[in-house]
Amino acid sequence: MMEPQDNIEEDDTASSSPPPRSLPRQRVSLQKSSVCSRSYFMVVMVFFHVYIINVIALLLYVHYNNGSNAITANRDFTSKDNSYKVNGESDPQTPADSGFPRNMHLPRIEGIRVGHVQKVSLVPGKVHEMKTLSLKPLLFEIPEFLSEEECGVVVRLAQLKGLMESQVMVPEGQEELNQQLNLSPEEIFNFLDLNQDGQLQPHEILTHSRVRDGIWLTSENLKEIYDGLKVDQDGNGLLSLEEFRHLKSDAFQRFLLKRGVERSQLVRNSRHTWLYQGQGAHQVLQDLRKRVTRLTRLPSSLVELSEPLQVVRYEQGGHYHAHHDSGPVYPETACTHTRLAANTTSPFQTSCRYITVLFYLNNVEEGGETTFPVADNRTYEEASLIQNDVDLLDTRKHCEKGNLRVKPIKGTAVFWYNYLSDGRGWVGEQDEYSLHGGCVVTRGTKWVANNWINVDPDYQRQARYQQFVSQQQDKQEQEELISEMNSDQHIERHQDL
Ligand SMILES: O=C(O)CCC(=O)C(=O)O
Ligand SMILES: [Fe+2]
Repeated sequence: MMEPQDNIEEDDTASSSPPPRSLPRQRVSLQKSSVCSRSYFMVVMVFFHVYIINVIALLLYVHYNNGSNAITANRDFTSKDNSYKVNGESDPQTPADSGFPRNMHLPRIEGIRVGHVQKVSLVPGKVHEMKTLSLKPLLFEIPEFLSEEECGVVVRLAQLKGLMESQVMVPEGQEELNQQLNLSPEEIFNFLDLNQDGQLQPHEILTHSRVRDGIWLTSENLKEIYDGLKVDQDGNGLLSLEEFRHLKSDAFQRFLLKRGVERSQLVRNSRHTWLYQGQGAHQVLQDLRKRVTRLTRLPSSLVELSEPLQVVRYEQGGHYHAHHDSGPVYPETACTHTRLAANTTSPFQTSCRYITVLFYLNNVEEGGETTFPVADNRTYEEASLIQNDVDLLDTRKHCEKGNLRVKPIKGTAVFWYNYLSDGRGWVGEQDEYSLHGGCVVTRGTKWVANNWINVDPDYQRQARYQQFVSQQQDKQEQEELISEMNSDQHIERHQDL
């Protein structure tokens, strides 16, 4: 450290003092060159050592990384036959394998064009036909996906388990919630004013109230409320900030509750239950999940870690107004299924249902179609969905005005992607065109089941989640093994006695 400084000092004096005599000058220059070469040598040596250490560290890193990847590679997801291939035994010393290769790509089935039929092999000895129903969303129909008997088993299992109301009546305490959030009327107004034109159009109020309260307000209801609360003083059907200020945030809700809300006025009027499909479940349920894996060509680990089967029953008069099965994803949105493995808590949550597979479990006498109101529309404009005379989201009134309706036929499955691709083989933005609903059942009952495949649009979060689950499973397996060994010992000891 000192040597270069000495050199600098020498250089400085050299420039400011008279030229020295030759001998000392020679000595000085000799000294200078030896100092210089020694420091040069030291620097080179240090650099060389650091370089060697870096190279060794890099080699070790690559070696160990390849080592743990070896297991992953053994369970490589091959896009050719789109199934996991377990080629070898994993090394018991290596950390738990989540079955989640790096850079995994999600295969997406091509629709080609509406009406295109492709043959698919889902069960031994049978070929199914898969027809493209729309490209926006990417939607397919597969007749005879389930046999008559299988449909019967699923319905009976659901009945055995018991069904609950899909939607409970009006959640209360919105006023309290607003107080907690401490929002001013101006802030709430701005939040509701989607197009920011300084006025609240009926569709802005309706959309919000439907999502928040689960009550399916119609334009007529809204007029009735405005009159009842004397809120729209100029009678133009729009709410200004001034008019809005006179309202309490739960005024609509209170008005409706006083007047009474019927089941038919809810967003959803059905009952449902959940059926586990993993190991130990009824064989039909396990088979169904395997078939879904083959159909969607997704890695089995993704399908296995998704939600259980949801079985739904609509009575006569039942419906489900148009909705998206999964919401839009913003950077701060968390997925319900990977929440446990995520490092952060987020107030925004959605179920991240990449794919919906919907099964029809019976023939409905009349009504009960699944509607896709904007399928293959040229554009998607939320505001134009709710017009005064036609509300395309309303499956009790305007199902026949939607672009596409699927008739429920026992054993048929339909499936669609709720998200687009991100162009790199993973989940991208929400596909708004996947809007759909269950038309009112005008005669008879309707039984359907949903298999949702959950994928986190954040690849790393999905990978961490799978790693986390596989570690838990390993732990559980180890514990089971230990307890088995203990009981074996117990038996042996017993036998010894
Ligand atoms: O009943 C239908 O046809 C559609 C059901 C549905 O969209 C759902 O359960 O999310
Ligand atoms: Fe749905």
